[in-house]
Amino acid sequence: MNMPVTLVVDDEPDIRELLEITLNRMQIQTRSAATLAEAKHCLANQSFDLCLTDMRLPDGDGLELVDYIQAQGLTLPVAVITAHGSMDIAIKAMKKGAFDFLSKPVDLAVLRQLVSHALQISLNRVAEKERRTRDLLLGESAPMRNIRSKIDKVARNQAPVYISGESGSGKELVARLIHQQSPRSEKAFIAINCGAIPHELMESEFFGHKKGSFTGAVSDKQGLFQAADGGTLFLDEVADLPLALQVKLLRAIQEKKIRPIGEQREIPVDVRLLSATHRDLAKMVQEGSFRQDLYYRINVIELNLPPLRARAADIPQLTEHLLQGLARANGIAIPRLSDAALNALKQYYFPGNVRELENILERALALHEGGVIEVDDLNLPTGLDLAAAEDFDAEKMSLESYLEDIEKKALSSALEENRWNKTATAKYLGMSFRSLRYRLKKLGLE
Ligand SMILES: Nc1ncnc2c1ncn2[C@@H]1O[C@H](COP(=O)(O)OP(=O)(O)OP(=O)(O)O)[C@@H](O)[C@H]1O
Repeated sequence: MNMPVTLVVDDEPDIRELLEITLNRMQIQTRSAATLAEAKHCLANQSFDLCLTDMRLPDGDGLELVDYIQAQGLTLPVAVITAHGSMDIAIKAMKKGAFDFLSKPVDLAVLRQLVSHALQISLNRVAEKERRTRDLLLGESAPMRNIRSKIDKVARNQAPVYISGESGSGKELVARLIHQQSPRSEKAFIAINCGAIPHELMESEFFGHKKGSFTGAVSDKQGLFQAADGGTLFLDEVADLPLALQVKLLRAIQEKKIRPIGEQREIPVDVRLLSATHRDLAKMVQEGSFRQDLYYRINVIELNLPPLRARAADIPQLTEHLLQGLARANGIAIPRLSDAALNALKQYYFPGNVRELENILERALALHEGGVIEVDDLNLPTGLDLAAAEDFDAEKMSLESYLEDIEKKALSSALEENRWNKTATAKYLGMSFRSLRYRLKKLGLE
C-alpha cells in the first residue's frame, strides 16, 4: 500500500518541521506550504489524504482553506491548528466542515491520535511499526558499536544521560533505545523539542496548570513531567531552554517534585531524564547562557554520537537499509546504487547526517531511472555550497573554535579513512604519532 500523504500548511518553519517529522515517523508522507496560495496550488496539483493547517496564514486564514476544500468538492479531512485557548475559532472551523482541531503548542500525542483517526490507522499498528523501524541503530563502525554497548549499560540505571551530536546524527533514536531497553519501557517515553515551545507556555507545558491560573487556562492541564511519570522524558534541544525555566527544571530534578501553575501542593514525579542538543553546551555554560548546576545534573553520563562523515564505513549499510524502506513504502522495486554513487556518498560531508542521507535517497528514488541510482540522481551539494554554509561568522563563534572545528573534521575523516589506526593516520597526515595523539587529546577525540 502506498504511504498516505498529508499537506501541512503553516508559515512557521519550526512548527512545519515538527509536524512533518512526527508524521514521517508514522510512515506518512508530507508536503508543506507556507501560505494559503501555496496550499491551494498543492491541492490543485496533487491528491492528499489529510490536510493540517495553521489558522493564521500570511495571506488569509485556515477557515478560507476549509471553505476552499469544500467548494472544490475535495473529500480529504482538514484539521486546523489554533492558538492556545481560541476554542471559538476551532468550533467555527468544525462547523464549516473541518475534521478536528489541535491547539498550540501542539501536543504530539494528540496530533498522532488525530492523524490516525483521520486516516483510520490503528495506533497500535503505527506504534509497532515505529518501534520496528526505530529499534535499529545501524552501523558496524567502531564508534557505533561502542555507542550500542553504552546504551545497553546506561539503560540499566536511572542516571540522566546527555546525548550530544550534530543535527540528524541519531540522538533521538538513541534516547528511544535507552528507554526501550530500560525497566521503564512499559511506561511513557515523552520526547519534547524545547526549541519548538513558545517561552511563555513552557512552564505550563512542563509542569501543567490549574484551571483559571492564567487567561486561557480553561481547564486543568497535566504537564509533560506528569505525563512521563514512571517513564522517560527526553528533552531535545535542551540548550534552547530559557534561563528562568532552567531554574525550575533544576528544582524538579533535584526534588523529584513539580508544582503546576496555580497549584499550592507539590506533586512527586518519577521521571528519568534524557537530554540532547547539537549545540556545545559546555561552551554555553562558560558563556553564561546555560546554568552550570543544571548542566552537571543532566550530564551525569554523556553519549557522543559521531557525525556520519566520521564513520563513512556505515554508509553502505545505512543506504541499503534506508533504500529498502523507502522502496517498500512507495511500492517499487529496490534500486541499486552504482559504485560511483556509493563512492560519492562516502566522500560527502553530510552536514545533516543520517537525516540528510534519508532525504538524499528519497529524492534519488524519485529521480532515478532503470533501477540504478547514479551520482546525478543524488544531487549532492557542491563544494561551493558547502564553503558558503561553513562561512566563518565572528559574531557567532570565536576564530579558535571555528578552526578547531575544521581540524576536528579533518582528523575524524582521516581516522575513518585509516580505519581508526592511529599509526596509519599519522603517516597519512604526514605528522608524528605523538603529534597526532596530542591533537586528538586536545580536541577531545580520543
Ligand atoms: N545509526 C542509525 N541507524 C538507523 N537510522 C538512523 C541512525 N541514526 C539516525 N537514524 C535516523 O536518522 C533520522 C534522524 O535521527 P534523529 O531524529 O534521532 O536525529 P537527532 O540527532 O535527534 O536530530 P536533531 O538534532 O535534528 O533532533 C531518524 O529517522 C533516525 O531514525
